[in-house]
Amino acid sequence: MAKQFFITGTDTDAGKTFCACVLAKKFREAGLQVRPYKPIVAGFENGHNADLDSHIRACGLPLKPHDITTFAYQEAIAPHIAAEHENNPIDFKQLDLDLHKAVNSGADVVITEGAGGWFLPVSSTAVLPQWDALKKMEIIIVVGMKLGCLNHALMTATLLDNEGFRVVGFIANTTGPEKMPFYQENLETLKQIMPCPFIGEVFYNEEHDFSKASETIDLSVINADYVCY
Ligand SMILES: Nc1ncnc2c1ncn2[C@@H]1O[C@H](COP(=O)(O)OP(=O)(O)OP(=O)(O)O)[C@@H](O)[C@H]1O
Ligand SMILES: C[C@H](N)[C@H](N)CCCCCC(=O)O
Ligand SMILES: [Mg+2]
Repeated sequence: MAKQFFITGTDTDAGKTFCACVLAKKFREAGLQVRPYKPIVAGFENGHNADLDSHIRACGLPLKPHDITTFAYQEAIAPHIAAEHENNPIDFKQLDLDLHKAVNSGADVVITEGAGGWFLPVSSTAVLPQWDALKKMEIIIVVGMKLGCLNHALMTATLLDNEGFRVVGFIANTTGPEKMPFYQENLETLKQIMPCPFIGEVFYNEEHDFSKASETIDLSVINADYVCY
């Protein structure tokens, strides 16, 4: 059975997909097969969604976009609103079925990516963290390095800790060509205040190509089981 990671972030556009793809590349370089899963996705252009396309490229498996998602909405808006527009309500049981397929697909690692930040509404009364499956996943927080990220990162990590989720670390990701002012000081602050280990940095790649991005990700921080063999 695959080891399961869940990628959350400090916000939408923090770089969850980009960093998940960088992680997939690192796992594959270590000889592991990676299966991506994006349970809920919103925003298609000409039949394509960038997150799904990136995940498929990163894992190198012959998968189609709809093999790796369950609730796919056309409009790039909050998914629960799209769900209402498109009359296709999000249902955790459906997520369980598709996650189960991914976990039992023969892959060593399943990387599930959330949408938006941690508290993604999935209806007017529920949020994604109420999906029980998340309790079995090792959670990685992608911090989009910009002014305001300290609060968002600390809120996310503290909340998850308090709710009994297994946060295994955070990644510091730079999404734009300019590093935030006082980047190094902010990173040091994160290392000091976050209640979880630092996995590494992902730097901005001007081609927006995760396969060429430079990074300092240390898989041994999150991957202790696998380092053994
Ligand atoms: N390190 C990076 N270098 C270059 N581009 C990046 C980097 N990180 C993120 N980006 C770009 O920033 C945008 C947002 O990143 P990404 O799609 O990974 O965010 P996300 O957190 O997955 O958002 P969502 O909530 O929509 O899933 C994308 O265009 C992506 O290519
Ligand atoms: C469409 C977009 N790219 C994301 N996939 C969805 C972001 C949802 C954010 C919901 C919110 O917290 O306001
Ligand atoms: Mg994404």
